[in-house]
Amino acid sequence: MSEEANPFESLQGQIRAAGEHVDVSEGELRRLSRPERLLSTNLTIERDDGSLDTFRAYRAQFNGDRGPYKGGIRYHPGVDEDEVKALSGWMVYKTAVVDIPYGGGKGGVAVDPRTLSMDELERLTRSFAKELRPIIGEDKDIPAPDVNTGQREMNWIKDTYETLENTTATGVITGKAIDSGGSEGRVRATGRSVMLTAREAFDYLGRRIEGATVAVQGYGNAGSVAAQLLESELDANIIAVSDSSGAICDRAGLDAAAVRDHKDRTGAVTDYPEADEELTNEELLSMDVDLLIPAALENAIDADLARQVSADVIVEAANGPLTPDADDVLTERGVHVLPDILANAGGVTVSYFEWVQNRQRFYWSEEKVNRELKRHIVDAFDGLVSAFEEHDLRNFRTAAYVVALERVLRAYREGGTWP
Ligand SMILES: NC(=O)C1=CN([C@@H]2O[C@H](COP(=O)(O)OP(=O)(O)OC[C@H]3O[C@@H](n4cnc5c(N)ncnc54)[C@H](O)[C@@H]3O)[C@@H](O)[C@H]2O)C=CC1
Ligand SMILES: O=C(O)CCC(=O)C(=O)O
Repeated sequence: MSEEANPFESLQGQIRAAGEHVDVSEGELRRLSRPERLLSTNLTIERDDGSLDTFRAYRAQFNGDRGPYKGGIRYHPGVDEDEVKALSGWMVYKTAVVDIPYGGGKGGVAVDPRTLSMDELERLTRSFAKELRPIIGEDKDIPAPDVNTGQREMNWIKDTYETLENTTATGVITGKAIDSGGSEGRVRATGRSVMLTAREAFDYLGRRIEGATVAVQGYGNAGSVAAQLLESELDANIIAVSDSSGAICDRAGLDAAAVRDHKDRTGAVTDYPEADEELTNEELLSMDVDLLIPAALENAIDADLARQVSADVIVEAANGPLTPDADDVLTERGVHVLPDILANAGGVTVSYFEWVQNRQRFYWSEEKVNRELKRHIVDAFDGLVSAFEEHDLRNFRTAAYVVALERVLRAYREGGTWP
């Protein structure tokens, strides 16, 4: 394995690559390649046995030219400053590529939540919310779920914020439970945009998605919903899936929903009784499939592994799953990569719908949410393809960044000296 790529440097390289095709000054590029603000703090909580424990926590506010900072909160032992900075920057370009009126932010706590009881997790989350309170708000910075966080954590943060502010502020956070101001369709939105991106990409490339073989690395919120929707709505054939416990495979096709039920029951996809064989995650990533969906964490595929990838198309459900070297190898090998900032943008797009509903106190049906989501993703895909063809770009990632960078730059320039 090559040395682990630094995700913040990966982001900066992606912005620079787009900058070569956009009318942007060196100063502007520098400004748009680093966060405006970083909260770096420690959270001390009482464990159930009465002892104290301290955890590192961060919130990066990368850029707010197009609106309030927006992005999830991650609980994972690997969270560090550079990861949060990268994830917050990817949010800027993601919200721009799907054209929703936000900037980008991201937060995280360096913790393995499986080692905490529910009471400890609640104390940790409320402690983080107290640290976040001065810098978040309905029009300032709006957090949301990411890896290992969901409706429960979002509701704790909302409750802490509203208590301290002595007000109601439903739109201070998204990804909430439905009866607390959450939106229909949010839980499945990230997987839905992955499915829609795959459908648009296969159509553009003149390939059939019906019956296409699919492997999914990471079977959490993003990966398992993408698999289920690809199967139920597009008749794709999910033949392998994995999580941190390992991978399972059935070349005749797995039942994506049944595998999810098995994981909910047992905590892992492995030992699924209907699977033909068990594989390693590395073996899954190099399987000969029509579509590969990395849906776990950054740097899942490095240059060495990229040389072994046998998929024709990769749709990135995770943020930053390819190292920059892997991206180069795959581009040279003609593997079509649909970038994270488009493919997983369904989550933040429906978060935007949730926030709009909260502000209007008028709630939409799931059908309307899914219809609007589809429109945003299809329009964004079309915009990406136009940039790809117009600038004769080397891959879809650079096209997505060109579209996004141009939008962010326009907002920045309109806020100061008019061009
Ligand atoms: N939840 C959301 O709305 C959004 C999530 N994302 C991105 O999608 C990715 C996954 O997030 P979620 O599904 O929300 O997290 P999750 O916590 O629901 O699921 C993560 C899954 O990845 C698996 N995993 C972890 N390390 C692995 C490894 N080395 N190999 C294979 N599997 C591994 C875990 O076992 C778990 O099944 C992350 O990159 C996240 O930033 C992006 C946009 C929105
Ligand atoms: O829903 C949101 O606001 C952000 C989701 C997120 O963190 C992401 O897209 O990576």
